[in-house]
Amino acid sequence: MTIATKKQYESLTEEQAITYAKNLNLFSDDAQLTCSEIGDGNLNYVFHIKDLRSGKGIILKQALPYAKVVGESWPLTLKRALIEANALKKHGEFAAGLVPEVYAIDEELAITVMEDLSHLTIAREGLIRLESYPKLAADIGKYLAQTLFHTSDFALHPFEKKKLVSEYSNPELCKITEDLIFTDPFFDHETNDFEPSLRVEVEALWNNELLKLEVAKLKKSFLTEAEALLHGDLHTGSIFASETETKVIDPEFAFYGPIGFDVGLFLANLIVQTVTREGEQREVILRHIEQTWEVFSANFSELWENKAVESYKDTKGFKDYILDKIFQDALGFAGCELIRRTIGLAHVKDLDGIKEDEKRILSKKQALRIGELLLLKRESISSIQAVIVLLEELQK
Ligand SMILES: Nc1ncnc2c1ncn2[C@@H]1O[C@H](COP(=O)(O)OP(=O)(O)O)[C@@H](O)[C@H]1O
Ligand SMILES: CSC[C@H]1O[C@H](OP(=O)(O)O)[C@H](O)[C@@H]1O
Repeated sequence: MTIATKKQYESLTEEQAITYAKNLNLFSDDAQLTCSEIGDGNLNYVFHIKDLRSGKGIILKQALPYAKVVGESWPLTLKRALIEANALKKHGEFAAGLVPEVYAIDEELAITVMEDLSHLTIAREGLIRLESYPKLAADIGKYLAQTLFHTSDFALHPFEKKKLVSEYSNPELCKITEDLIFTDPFFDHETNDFEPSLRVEVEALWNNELLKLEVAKLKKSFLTEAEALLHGDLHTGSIFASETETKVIDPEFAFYGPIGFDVGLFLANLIVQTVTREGEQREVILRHIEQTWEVFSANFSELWENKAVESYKDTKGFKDYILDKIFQDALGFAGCELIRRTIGLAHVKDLDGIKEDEKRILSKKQALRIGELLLLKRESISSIQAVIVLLEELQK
C-alpha cells in the first residue's frame, strides 16, 4: 500500500488534487487527469479524479478540520479520516467485495484514496427514484453479520478485541451521534429542525417520559457496550448500489459499540422509504426489511456455529439470547434514527424532498409515529414479521 505523505495539513483544491493524484503512481505517465469535488455529505471533501484517456477513476476523500455542513464554528478531528480508512480495510477483510478498495492513506493530509464507485448509485437516491436493488437487503444482511461477528468477542481473542477497541476510539464522532441521535431530538434543542405543523407531535415526544426512558437506555447502551466494530452511520446515503452490486462507504463514525446500532440504522432508513411509498412499491421495501434481518440472523448464526471462540457458545439459549438482544436493540436504535432524521439536525431527502406539503407532513408524522412505537414496543415485538405487520397496520 502506498503511504503518501506531505508535511502539513491543508485542504486541497481540485487542481492540487490532480497534482496529488499524479504522485500516487496509480495512473500511467501520459494520463490526462480531470477532477471534480463531488462531496454531497455533511462532513468531507470528495474529489473524483478521472483519466480522460483510459477512463480510469479514483476517489480522493479528504476530511476537513470542521463539519462542512455547519462550517468552521464546528471543529472536528482530522483523525476520523484514518479511522474511516482503517475501518474500510478491517471490514473488507470479512465482507470482501462489499466495501471499496483502499489504495492509499495519508494521515497528515487526512486523505483516503479509494476505488471509484461512480458506476453505482447512492442507494438513497436510487430508492427515491424507485430503482430496483434486488441484492441490497441480502448484501447488507451479510455485510452486517460478517463485519459485526468477526470483530466481536465471539470471534476474537480478548487481547486482540481490546486492542481494536482502543484503536477505534472515536470520541468526537461518537459525541455527534450521542447528541444528534440520542439527545437533541428529545429535548427543545437549538439543533432541531422541523416544520411548525409538526410542533404538536414534537412536543408530545419531548413530554413523553416513557419514551425518553427508552431513549436513555439506548443511549447508555451506545455509550458503554463495546460489542463490535460498527460502521457507525449505516444509512442508505452510505451505500452504493446497482442491480448486481452493493458497496458500503463512509465508516468515519466507526467505533466499538452495540451490534444492533448498525442493524437498526439501516432498517430505519428502509422504513423511511415505506412511509413515502404505496402499494407494490411499499411491498418491495417491506421485503427488503424482512430479508435484511433474515439474512443477518442466519449468517450470524452460521458464523456462531462454525467459528465462535466463546466458551459458552453451545450453552442452550445463549445464541438466541444474543440474537434477541440485537433485534430489540436494533428496533430501538431504528426508532431513534427515524425521529432524528425527521426533526433533528441532519434530515433525509426521502422526506424533505417530498414537494407537496400535505404529503410531506403526513409522511413525517408517520415516521415519528413508527419511531415512537418501535421505541416503546421493542421488547414485545418478537419477530421481523411482527415489525412488518406493525408497519402495514400503521400505514393502512
Ligand atoms: N468511492 C467512491 N466512489 C464514487 N463516489 C464516491 C465514493 N465515495 C464517496 N463518493 C461520493 O461522495 C459523496 C459523499 O461521500 P461520503 O463518504 O458519504 O462523504 P461524507 O463523509 O462527507 O458524508 C457520496 O454521496 C458519493 O456521491
Ligand atoms: C454534523 S454531522 C450530521 C450527520 O452527518 C453524518 O452523515 P454523513 O457523513 O453521511 O453526511 C452523520 O449521519 C451525522 O449524524
